Amino acid sequence: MVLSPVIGKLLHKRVVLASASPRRREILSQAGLRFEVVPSRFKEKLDKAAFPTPYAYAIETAKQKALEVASRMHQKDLRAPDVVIGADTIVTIGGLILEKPADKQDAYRMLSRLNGKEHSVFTGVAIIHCCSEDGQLDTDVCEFHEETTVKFSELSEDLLWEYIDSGEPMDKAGGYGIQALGGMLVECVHGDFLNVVGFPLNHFCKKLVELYCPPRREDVQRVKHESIPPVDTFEIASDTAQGDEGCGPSRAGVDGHTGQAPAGPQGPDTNGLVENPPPFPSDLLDLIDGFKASKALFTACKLKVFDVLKEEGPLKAVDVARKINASVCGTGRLLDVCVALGLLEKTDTGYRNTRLASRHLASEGVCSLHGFVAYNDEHAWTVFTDLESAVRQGPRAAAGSPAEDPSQSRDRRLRFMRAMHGLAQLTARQVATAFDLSRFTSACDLGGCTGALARELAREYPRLKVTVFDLPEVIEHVSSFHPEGRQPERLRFVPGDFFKDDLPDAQLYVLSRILHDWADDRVHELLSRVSRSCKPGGGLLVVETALDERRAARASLPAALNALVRTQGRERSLAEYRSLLGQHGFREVQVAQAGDRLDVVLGTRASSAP
Ligand SMILES: Cc1cn([C@H]2C[C@H](O)[C@@H](COP(=O)(O)OP(=O)(O)OP(=O)(O)O)O2)c(=O)[nH]c1=O
Repeated sequence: MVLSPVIGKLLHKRVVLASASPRRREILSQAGLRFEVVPSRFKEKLDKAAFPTPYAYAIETAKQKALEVASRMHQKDLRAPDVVIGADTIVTIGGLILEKPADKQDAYRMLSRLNGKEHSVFTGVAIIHCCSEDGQLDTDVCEFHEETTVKFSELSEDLLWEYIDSGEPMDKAGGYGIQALGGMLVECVHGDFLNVVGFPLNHFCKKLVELYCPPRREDVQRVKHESIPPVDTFEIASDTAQGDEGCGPSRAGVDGHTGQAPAGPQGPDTNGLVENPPPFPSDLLDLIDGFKASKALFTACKLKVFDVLKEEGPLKAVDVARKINASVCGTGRLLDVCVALGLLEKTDTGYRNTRLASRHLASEGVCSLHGFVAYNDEHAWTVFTDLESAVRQGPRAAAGSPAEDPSQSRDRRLRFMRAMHGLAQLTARQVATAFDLSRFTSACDLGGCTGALARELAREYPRLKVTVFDLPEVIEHVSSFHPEGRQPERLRFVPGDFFKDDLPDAQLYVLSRILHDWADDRVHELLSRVSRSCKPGGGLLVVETALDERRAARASLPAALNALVRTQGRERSLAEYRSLLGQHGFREVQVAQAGDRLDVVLGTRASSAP
C-alpha cells in the first residue's frame, strides 16, 4: 500500500492526538495511524484580532492545544510522548472567524451568513516532537494549515431551522457538518474534503514525508547543479521504504545539519533510552529555495504557458514547447516544476492547468494576477537584487509611488496599473464589505487607479456614488481596463493630484494602499488635506497591510522590504494608523481584516478641528 510507509514513520513512536474530535480520531485511525487520544484542556480563547490571518489563529490554537497535552503528560510521567498532534478548524467569511456556535440562535446567525455564499474552512495543525531530558520538556513544533473553499446553496429559513433542530451544528465550526446532514447544504467544495471535516490528511502525510524522509543524497546533489529543487511526494517515501537509504532506518532520524544518521527511533542511546532527534528543517530549506519557485512561476506566466493550457490543454510538453516557441527539454522541465508547485496537473493526455492557475495566472479574467506577476518579474525582481545596498544605505530617495513618478515611461506605468488592478480586483470585495458603509452616499477613492475598488463599492452599496481621483496620466488609461464598455452611472473618474488639487466632495474618503508609499511628513500633509475636506460625521477608510510586532505577519514582511527598496514610504502598524487618524481629527477608529493580507481602518470625522 502506497501510503503506509508515510504513516509507518510514526509506528514506532508514542503518538498522542490532542483532540476530542471524533472526526479527527476516525480520519487518522482509518489512515492506519496508531495513537492515544488525550483531549486538550486548552481554552480556545486567543485574541483573534492579534493574528494577521485567520489561519495564523487556527495554527496557534492547534499548537497551544498540543503543547498543553504535551506538558500535562510530561508533568504526570516525567516523560512526554514522542509526538503530539493538535488541530483546530475554523470557518471564515468576509474577514469573520466562525467557530462552534454557542446556541441555536448563534448557529442560525452563522448559517445565515454562509447561506448562498462561498466561504473558507481552515484547519491549523501542529505536530509537536517532544524530548524529555533531565526532567525538562523540550519541544519542536512543525505547523501548517490547509484551506478548502465551500459554497452553500441558497437555503430557505425553514430548511436552516430544520437543520439546526437536528442538533448537528452545535459541535462544529461554522455550525455545520459537511460529512453528515450538512452535506445537503453544500453546492460545491474546492480543496481537501477531509480538511473541512477537521483534519487535512493529505497535507499531514506530505509533512511526514518532509519530516521523516528528507531528500536523498543524490537529489540534494542535483539541487546544487540545477536551478529547480526536487519536490517530495508520497512516492519518495514508498519508493524508498524497502531499505533505500533515502528513507530507511538509518535515515529515519531527521538531522539535516550533520547529514549523519542520528540515533533513530529504534536506535537507543547509551542509557538505553530512546532519543528524539530534531526535525528536519524543511521550512528553512523551502525558504532558501523560494526564489527558484517564484522565478519558475514568473517564467511560465511570461511564456504564456497558462494561457496556452487554458485554451487548449491538456497538451504534451512538445506541443506546449511549439506554442510558446521554446525548447522541448526546457519546457518539459518548467512544466514539471509547475506540477510540483501545484500550478499544473500532469495527466495521461498531457499537462493541464489547476483551477488556481486558470483563475489567477492566465492573462485574462477578473481574478487574473498575470499583470502583478509580470510587474514582480520585470520590476521587483531587479530592484530586490539590490536589497543589500538598500539595507545598508536606508530607503531609496525615489519620488513616490510608481504611478506618480513623472520619469516613468508610459509602458511602465501601464504595467504598474495592470499589477495594481489585478490585486485590487482580487481584494475589492473583502475591502468593500469589511465594514458596513451603507450610511454614506458619496465616496472618493484617492489614488483609486483603475477604479477596481470603486466599482465594488458602487456594486455593494446601491446608494453610493463613487469618485476615483487619480493623476491625469493614470486616468487616461482607465478605459482599457474595463473593456466591457461604459462605467456604472454612479462611478466617475476625476483627474488630479491629491497633494495639490482640491479633493472632490465626498462623505467617505478612501486611501487604499497609498499611505505606505509615503514618508511621515507627506502622510501628515495628505491626511490633513483629507481631514479639511471631510465634513463632521464623514469617514476615512484606510486600507493597508499593517505591520504588527505582536504577530510575525508573514504576509506583511515582503511589503516592509518593498518600501525599503522602492520609495521613501514605509509600512506602519495598526497602532500607528489609528494614531495617524486620531491626530487628524478622526474618532471612533475601528479596525477590520479584509482577507489574509489587508487591514482596513475606518475613522469618523469629529466635529471639532484636530
Ligand atoms: C466545518 C466542519 C467542522 N467540523 C468539526 C471539526 C472539528 O471537530 C470542529 C471544530 O472544532 P475544533 O475546535 O477544531 O475541534 P474540537 O473542539 O471538535 O476538538 P478539539 O478542540 O478537542 O481538537 O468542527 C465537522 O465535523 N464538519 C464540518 O463540516
